[in-house]
Amino acid sequence: MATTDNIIVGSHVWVEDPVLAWIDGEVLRINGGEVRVQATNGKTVVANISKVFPKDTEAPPGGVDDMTKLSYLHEPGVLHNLAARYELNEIYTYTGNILIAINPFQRLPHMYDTHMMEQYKGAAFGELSPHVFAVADAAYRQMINEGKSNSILVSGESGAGKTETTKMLMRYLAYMGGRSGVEGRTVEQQVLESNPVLEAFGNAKTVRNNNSRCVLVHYLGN
Ligand SMILES: Nc1ncnc2c1ncn2[C@@H]1O[C@H](COP(=O)(O)OP(=O)(O)OP(=O)(O)O)[C@@H](O)[C@H]1O
Repeated sequence: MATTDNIIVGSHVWVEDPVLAWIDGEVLRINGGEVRVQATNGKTVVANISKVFPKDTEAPPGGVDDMTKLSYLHEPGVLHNLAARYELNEIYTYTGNILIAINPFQRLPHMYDTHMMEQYKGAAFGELSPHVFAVADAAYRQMINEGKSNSILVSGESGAGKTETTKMLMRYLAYMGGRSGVEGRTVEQQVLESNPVLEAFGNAKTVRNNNSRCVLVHYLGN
């Protein structure tokens, strides 16, 4: 819902656009429930005030790494922040302790190498840039500290990147769990090779779809 109280003539706002989803602009006039907006792309748009959202003019151009830092947590604010980060190849963003991943549609090997895993090992959650390894590390640490099994839910539309994300979670957990090899293969390799079997049986149903992934972090005692 838009906070209509914040919208006055001269306000910087977001307004819906049939092609770009949201465009930003400045309020020229308010007439009853209708707002006329001069968009920065040159268009003049008239919209119902309930569909016009205030824009945070002080947000950093590169976005924020945790959406709880945004002044307005509405749809255009969230999408704009994710888009600004994606432009800079920052595919991960937190919303509190939830990680949002945007599919990069390109290989980013430097993001997932051993050096990166070492960086996130034991680092306090939120201390480093948002990353899937930070989530895996938090789940792993909690399992060790509380002596209880844990789980990580990976949810999203088809093609969003659930399988890739789950693979990275498993890679990190296998890396943390031990490196002793059997028949020349490391635990990490063996766990990743089991992924197709887990995919066949391990998908989790959520209210969003039937095809979420759940990574279980089992506590097997000391
Ligand atoms: N983190 C990533 N790094 C590089 N490529 C990625 C990443 N995430 C997704 N992709 C690319 O997007 C494609 C689709 O992702 P993925 O198979 O993980 O989607 P999915 O959510 O599991 O889809 P479905 O629900 O249909 O199985 C991958 O094959 C890969 O090319």
